[in-house]
Amino acid sequence: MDKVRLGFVVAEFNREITYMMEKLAEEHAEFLGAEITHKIVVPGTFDMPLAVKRLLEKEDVDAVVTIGCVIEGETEHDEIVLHNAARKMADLSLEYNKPVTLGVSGPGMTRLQAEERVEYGKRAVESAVKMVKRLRELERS
Ligand SMILES: Nc1c(NC[C@H](O)[C@H](O)[C@H](O)CO)[nH]c(=O)[nH]c1=O
Ligand SMILES: CC(=O)[C@@H](O)COP(=O)(O)O
Repeated sequence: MDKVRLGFVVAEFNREITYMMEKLAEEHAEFLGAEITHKIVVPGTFDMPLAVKRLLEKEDVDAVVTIGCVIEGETEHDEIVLHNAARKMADLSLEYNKPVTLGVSGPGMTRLQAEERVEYGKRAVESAVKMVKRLRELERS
């Protein structure tokens, strides 16, 4: 069976945390036998949708994994950042008929809570691989 080919979109905002998330996600992709064919680092989670779209357009991308960390500040800006990005990325998944999985932690999250959730990226890889394989099975049925 063909390898699952993943595109990664990684936010560099809170890089000390997203770096750990990214490495755990990469390790899990290797463990599952998936291939990361493309990776793009974006400034922050709100900037992800356009990068997700460009990866979805590529022939050698079966699914896109997003990795980021949205930590609360003094305002509700974190809600704006994540809610809008997440909604748009879910829309893009339907538009391109390919899985886009959410490995972005938050909102309403403290830095300590973010550090406790560095496996969100790994979880997004797990979901992406399962979705690609199960959709392939559905196509064959
Ligand atoms: N506060 C966080 C952000 N904010 C930045 C935005 O994502 C974006 O880069 C900016 O609005 C320019 O378009 N991003 C995160 O990923 N995490 C945060 O905690
Ligand atoms: C989620 C963020 O962009 C965060 O840095 C916003 O902080 P603040 O709510 O204090 O402006």
